[in-house]
Amino acid sequence: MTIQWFPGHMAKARRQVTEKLKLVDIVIELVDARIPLSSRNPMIEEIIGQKPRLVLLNKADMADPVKTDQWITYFEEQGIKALAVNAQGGKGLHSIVQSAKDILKEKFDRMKSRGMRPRAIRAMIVGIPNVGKSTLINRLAKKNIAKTGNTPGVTKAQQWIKVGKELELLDTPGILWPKFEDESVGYKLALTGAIKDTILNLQDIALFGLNFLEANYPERLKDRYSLDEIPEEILAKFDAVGKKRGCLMAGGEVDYDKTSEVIIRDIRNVQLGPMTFDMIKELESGDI
Ligand SMILES: Nc1nc2c(ncn2[C@@H]2O[C@H](COP(=O)(O)OP(=O)(O)OP(=O)(O)O)[C@@H](O)[C@H]2O)c(=O)[nH]1
Repeated sequence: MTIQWFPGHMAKARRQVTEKLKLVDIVIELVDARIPLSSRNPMIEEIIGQKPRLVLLNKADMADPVKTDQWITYFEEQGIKALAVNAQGGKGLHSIVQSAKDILKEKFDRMKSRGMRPRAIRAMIVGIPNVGKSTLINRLAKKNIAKTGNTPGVTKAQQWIKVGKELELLDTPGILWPKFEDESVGYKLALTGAIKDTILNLQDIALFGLNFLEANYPERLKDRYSLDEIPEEILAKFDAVGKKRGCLMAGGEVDYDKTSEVIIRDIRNVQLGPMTFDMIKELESGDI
C-alpha cells in the first residue's frame, strides 16, 4: 500500500489511533529490526502517551542479530519491553502474550482485587507502513477472528482477534506516518522498502547503501560483487559494481540507474546478508 502523507492524512491517522487507544490495555508498536529508530513514527511518544507498550522488532530474520540484541537492551534501558520477532516465519511470537501479561500485571491484579471478573488483555498494533502489521495480525489470528458487538464510544464495530485465551487484538492496525525530516533516515527507509524509491533519488539511495556497506560490511560488499578492493572514488565504485553485474548501456558504458537498482534490490532482498542500518553509536553522537 502506498500512502502519500499530507498533514491531513497524518491528523486523521493520529485521530484513528487515539480513538482506538481507549479500547485497549496495551499498544504493540511494530518497528523494523533493521532500523529500530528510523522506522518509528516521529510522534509516537506523544500519540501513545501513558498507555503501556510492547515494542516488537519485526523482520529480525533480516537484521544483524548482535545489533538486534543491542537494540533490545536500548529499549529496555528506556523502560520499554522489546522483543525480536519474525512475523513472516512465526518466530518469537509465543513471547508476546507473556510479555503483555508481565507489563500489565499490576493493572490486572488491581482489577482482580476490586472484584472485577478476569478478562483477556486487549491490544492494538501500530506502526509505519510495511513493517509487517498485517503479516503479524494474520499470523496471530489463525482462524480466531471473533466479531464482537458494538463497543461503546466507537461508531464502527471493532473486530477482535483472539490470540489464545489471554489476548484479544484489534483486527485493524494503526498505520502511522514515517519520519521525513532527516535524509539518512529517508535512505534507510528506502533501502528497507518502507518508502518507495521514487520519493528519493535512486542513485543517492544506492550511494548511501554502498557507503554503508563499505563502512560496516566491506567483506560482504567485496564478495557479492567479486571485488578485490573497493575503489575509493564514487564513480569507480559504481563502475566496478555495474561492470560485474552487466549493467551496461548500448555503448558499453555503465548504466548508473540500473546499477543503483541492482544495489538497492540486493540490499532489500538480503543478498548481502542480514544487516542493521541504525547504530547505537550514531544515536550517541546525535546522528539519528
Ligand atoms: N523477512 C520478513 N518479511 C516480513 C516479515 N514480516 C512481514 N514481512 C514482509 O514485509 C512486507 C510488508 O508486510 P505487511 O504485513 O504488508 O506490512 P504492513 O505493516 O501491514 O504494511 P501496510 O499495510 O503498508 O501498513 C510483506 O512483503 C511481508 O511478507 C518478517 O518478519 N520477515
